[in-house]
Amino acid sequence: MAALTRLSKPSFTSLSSVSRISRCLYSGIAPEPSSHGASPYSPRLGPKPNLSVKDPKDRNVQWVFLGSPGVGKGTYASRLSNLLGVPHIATGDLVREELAASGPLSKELSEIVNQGKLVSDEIIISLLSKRLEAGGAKGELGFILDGFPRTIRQAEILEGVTEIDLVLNLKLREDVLVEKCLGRRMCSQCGGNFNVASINVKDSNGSPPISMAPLLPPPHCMSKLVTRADDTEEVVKHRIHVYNEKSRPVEEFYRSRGKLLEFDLPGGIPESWPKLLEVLNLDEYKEKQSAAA
Ligand SMILES: Nc1ncnc2c1ncn2[C@@H]1O[C@H](COP(=O)(O)OP(=O)(O)O)[C@@H](O)[C@H]1O
Repeated sequence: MAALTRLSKPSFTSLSSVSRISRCLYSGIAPEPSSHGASPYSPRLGPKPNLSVKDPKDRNVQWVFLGSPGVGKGTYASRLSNLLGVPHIATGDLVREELAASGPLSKELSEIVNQGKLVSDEIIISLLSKRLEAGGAKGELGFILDGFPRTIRQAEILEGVTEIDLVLNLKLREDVLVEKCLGRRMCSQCGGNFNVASINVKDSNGSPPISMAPLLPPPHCMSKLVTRADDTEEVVKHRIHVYNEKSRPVEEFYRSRGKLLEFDLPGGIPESWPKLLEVLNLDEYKEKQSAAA
């Protein structure tokens, strides 16, 4: 548990405090890049939020997942959220929920998302704030954020209001990312996520060969599978380009703060999940949990 203990250190701030990011954003004041190790709060953000510091025993993880579209952030963030008992909050899901609700933002959002562009920081922060506030009201502690922050500005705002313990950067070769996105399917009834792509690529340009078996749905989901509107080849390639341009710098933001843990996926879930638990020092945690069950 060494890594987990190391990562679970001080200054926990409550989930609801994160929702103050909207106030910071709407105040129109860009947070100063904070000096590493110093208090992440910048006086330029206005009055310091009244952050409630939790007793370490009440503390739960505050992790961020980074990685290109199709890398598997959702899959592994969701598994870890079940294992650790923290909410998995994917901003892409919040955007899709907003789209499905056909509210006032839907038309604007669908145009942006279907072109593979990023939603504005204002909209994404507002959706995330609402989600965090609702979770805070239910007593949620900790989080695994997936798909946020995606820009340096989002990272600075998050850093201005709460402490992130660990940023997990999932990595996979680009040709595989495209294939994986094109193979993604969701069951329109149960919401389960699957992948029909069977990946088997040789080594090329220094990248090792990689195989990933499809993650097929059970027979009763087969006829209800849908594909995301933004998972077409053209849009996926554009999303990867946008990731490289806007989100890649976020990796360096956290690397320079000593929070980035790089993880090269060695294959599909059966190969990658145990290795991921091992690098997170969670293999023991998983064994204890299954023994108690
Ligand atoms: N943090 C964010 N900032 C801006 N736009 C976002 C953010 N998170 C999600 N989105 C929007 O939602 C879309 C889907 O996000 P997501 O499900 O995370 O997809 P991906 O497979 O590209 O990682 C993105 O292409 C973008 O338009």
